[in-house]
Amino acid sequence: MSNSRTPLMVGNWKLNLDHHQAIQLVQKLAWTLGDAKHDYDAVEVVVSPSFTSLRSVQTLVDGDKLGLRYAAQDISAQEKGAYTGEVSAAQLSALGVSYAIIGHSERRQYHAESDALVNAKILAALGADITPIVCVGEALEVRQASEHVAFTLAQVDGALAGLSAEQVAALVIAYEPVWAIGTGEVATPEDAQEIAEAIRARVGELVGADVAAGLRILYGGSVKGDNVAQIMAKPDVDGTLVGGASLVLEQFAAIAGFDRI
Ligand SMILES: O=C(CO)COP(=O)(O)O
Repeated sequence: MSNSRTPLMVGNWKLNLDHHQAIQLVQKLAWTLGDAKHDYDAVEVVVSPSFTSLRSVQTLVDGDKLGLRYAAQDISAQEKGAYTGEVSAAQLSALGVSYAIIGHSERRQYHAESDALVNAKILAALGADITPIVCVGEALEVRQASEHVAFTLAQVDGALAGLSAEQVAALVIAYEPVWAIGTGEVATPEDAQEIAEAIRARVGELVGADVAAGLRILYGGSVKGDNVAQIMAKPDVDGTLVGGASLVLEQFAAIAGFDRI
């Protein structure tokens, strides 16, 4: 990691844990990382619980002055009004949310989220000073057809359409190949690097080399304590977006402390 991009480790808890369990996991994670003398400025650590747990996590993080941050798993593109079930950027901001995961492949797949909607959600998050974690990545058929780079870059183009350099500088991109999510099939570090490098180059074309050089690009898909270091060793990979292993204390603590392994 010969760059100034602070590594970012994000635990996406998906549809798991109620707010009691969320409090427990955050407490234990904070204790474990505290024992390991984790430097949160050196490696940022973020958990992303369900909406129903965010208030509890906020109370804990604020009350105990914890170094970890928390993210929403989604955000509404709408500001307010008759949008039943939606949660707005302003509401999340009021809960001290630092990041929002946007355009996760599960939302694209099960909720038909388009690049245009992802783009609108990014703008909503940025408007409330919430950092978007914009997810892109190809399905297995696309990779098998060797179209993974073009496919993923088209998602980047769609997500970032119309954004200024300043706006792009304020977000994070996560490359999550769909075939590696929850399958135990981790992309090789070379696969992750190939796409991360291509994303950085495309962002450079879109908004300039300076913004591209500072952009944090995460890899997600079956990241565990025992493969994180190899992935993080790649020059264009600046962090990980972790599903299953983020629910297991020892695993996520090891991922957060990848540089101590
Ligand atoms: O989708 C993911 C994180 O957003 C990855 O999930 P897994 O780590 O369970 O493969």
